[in-house]
Amino acid sequence: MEKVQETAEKIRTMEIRGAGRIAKAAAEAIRDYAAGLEAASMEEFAASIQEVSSFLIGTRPTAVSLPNAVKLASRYSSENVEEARQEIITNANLFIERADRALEKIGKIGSRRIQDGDVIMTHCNSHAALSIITTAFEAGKDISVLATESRPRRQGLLTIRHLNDFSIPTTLIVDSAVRYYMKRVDKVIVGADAIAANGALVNKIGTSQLALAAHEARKSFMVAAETFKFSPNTIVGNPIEIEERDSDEVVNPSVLADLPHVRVRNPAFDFTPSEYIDMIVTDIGIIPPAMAYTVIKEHLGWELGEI
Ligand SMILES: O=P(O)(O)OC[C@H]1O[C@H](OP(=O)(O)O)[C@H](O)[C@@H]1O
Repeated sequence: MEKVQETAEKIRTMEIRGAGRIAKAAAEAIRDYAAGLEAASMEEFAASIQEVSSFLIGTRPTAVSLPNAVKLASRYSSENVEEARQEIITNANLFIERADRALEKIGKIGSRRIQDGDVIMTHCNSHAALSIITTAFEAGKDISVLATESRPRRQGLLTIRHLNDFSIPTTLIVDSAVRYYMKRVDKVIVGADAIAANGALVNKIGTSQLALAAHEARKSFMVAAETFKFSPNTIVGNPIEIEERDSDEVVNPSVLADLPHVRVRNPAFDFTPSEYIDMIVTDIGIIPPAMAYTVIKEHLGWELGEI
């Protein structure tokens, strides 16, 4: 349980972050926990796995990749402790391999949409979006990137470092410069924390501003998302919860000490309606947002359970 707690803490504090990375870390935590779990009975085994699953899922509420990963990794059908343990180890490893392969596939598929000379705008730090950009560059396409700072956590700094490592010409801009620069952009590529059954995107706060500005300027808006970023719960009407993080991330508490009438809000994500999304690049191909329901039902193979 100690290792699970360590992983949970790293996810909570964002030492491990990015919807895909969170998912993989959770699958690894479940796998290692199951491998070392001492249980006298199947009931005990099931209760412990259930407890650890809920604990990990509770670390961050928005990225649906987290509950999807935990559910896929912790599946078992056997009523025997040893067999169930092996099933979990196998399923978790399968999930981790699938997640790695998905990033590669998204990179390959999405890079075919990138043309020589393209100026690409990206937001925050998405490994899926970066997979498309770096794959296109490595294929010899002459591209450049405009990367937003992504306040308050400034994950844009991770993005510019990554792009610099690939020698991709990159310009860092503040979030409020997005519309100002949009006329120079050919394509916007962002990642996803969750995609709802109606094709709406949930991603880092500010994403919807990029989408609006791209729509206004008639620029293409692409989302890079593994199929495990689609939200089964939204089919049965459950909304996606937007995580609100500590105000300390926005402003030093000392600034607020003598401002009793001021409060700070810090939502970590926002919604981009499907009509602003041109395509979603997934590991099973490029789809329009209207196909989100089909991905959840047919590809993710999700049971609807109790309605
Ligand atoms: O899975 P990948 O593509 O890496 O990232 C997907 C999304 O996860 C991140 O959330 P956070 O920084 O963990 O809050 C960003 O919103 C990013 O676009």
